[in-house]
Amino acid sequence: MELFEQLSTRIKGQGKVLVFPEGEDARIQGAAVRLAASDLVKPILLGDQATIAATAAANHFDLSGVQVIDLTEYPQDAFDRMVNALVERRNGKTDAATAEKWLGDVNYFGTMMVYLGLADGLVSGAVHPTSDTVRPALQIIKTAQGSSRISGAFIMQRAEERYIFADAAINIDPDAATLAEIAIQSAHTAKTFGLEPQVAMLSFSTKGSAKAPQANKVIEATALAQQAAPTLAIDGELQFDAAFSKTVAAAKAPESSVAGHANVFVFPDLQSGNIGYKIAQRLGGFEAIGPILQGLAAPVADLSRGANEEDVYKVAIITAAQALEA
Ligand SMILES: CC(C)(COP(=O)(O)OP(=O)(O)OC[C@H]1O[C@@H](n2cnc3c(N)ncnc32)[C@H](O)[C@@H]1OP(=O)(O)O)[C@@H](O)C(=O)NCCC(=O)NCCS
Ligand SMILES: CC(=O)OP(=O)(O)O
Repeated sequence: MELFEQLSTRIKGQGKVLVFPEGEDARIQGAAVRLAASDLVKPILLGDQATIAATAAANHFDLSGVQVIDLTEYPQDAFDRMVNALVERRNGKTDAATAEKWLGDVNYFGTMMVYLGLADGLVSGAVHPTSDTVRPALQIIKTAQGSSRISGAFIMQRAEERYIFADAAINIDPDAATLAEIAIQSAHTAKTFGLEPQVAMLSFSTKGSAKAPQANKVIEATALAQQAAPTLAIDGELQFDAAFSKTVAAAKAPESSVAGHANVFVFPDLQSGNIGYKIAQRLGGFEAIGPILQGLAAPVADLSRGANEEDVYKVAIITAAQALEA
């Protein structure tokens, strides 16, 4: 069975509630209507009631199975409770005035809904940049037990091929320890989505072919990841061709157990990760599903602003599946 059929079967009828802060957007509405109609998710759209209704009418969407929350009409006592809960959660870092201001923003409001258990997960980022989507989750939901950082992975799919690319979304210049954590998180993500992980720690160097601090960081990260997760197949440093192609692996890294058949690609920094996934998507014809945020205590998905309705639909299915596992 294809990945999304499997995930859809898993979440169907489970009543997982997802909040979509960008409820005024037609791509979000189209996906929400489909998710509700097929009983995969109970969607909540945030936004201005009139704008949401106008967008739905213009696109002939029937929003009858979808809950809409207009922040300006949210009951004052419930809003005040949310402000207090946010101040308490921030533990001295955020005062009531700031919390009140934050909660006027749909991403903060939606994130608090997840934190308070009013929703099981959040899907945003079709309109907002990653920083605005993710920051509330970092500040409020925070990392899961056992994780010190979050990171962002993509499932890259083309026909029967499926790979994980990470970190393509969050950590701008990770140090070796962070890179090791990203590798382990990505291996777990691969398992969740049906892959037996073979993790390649990518570089411009293969097994010492280049000498540079950037390559040394990847060598150190590989050692740390192998130490922390000795049962996982993780190797580096590898160039992409050595990680991917059996022929090149035989020439460049004949001793490596991962080279030549890697399916989880860990990029050394965000420049390479974000550029790399977009090249595979736009030139290579891969569908890029994500970024899936790894290491958060509750599921939050940050879409690309280039996402279409189908991307929103699929990312929501993944987020609901993560919520089911949580
Ligand atoms: C993710 C990102 C927004 C966080 O940046 P930031 O808000 O400036 O981060 P700050 O250092 O101010 O930290 C804010 C909070 O998030 C936490 N945080 C930041 N990065 C984190 C990470 N990777 N994992 C876990 N927590 C993190 C901090 O600990 C802090 O928590 P606190 O307020 O409770 O103390 C930033 O790293 C970023 O912009 N990354 C690139 C995103 C991007 O543009 N990607 C490309 C498109 S997908
Ligand atoms: C993941 C990503 O690159 O997001 P955006 O395209 O919105 O910057």
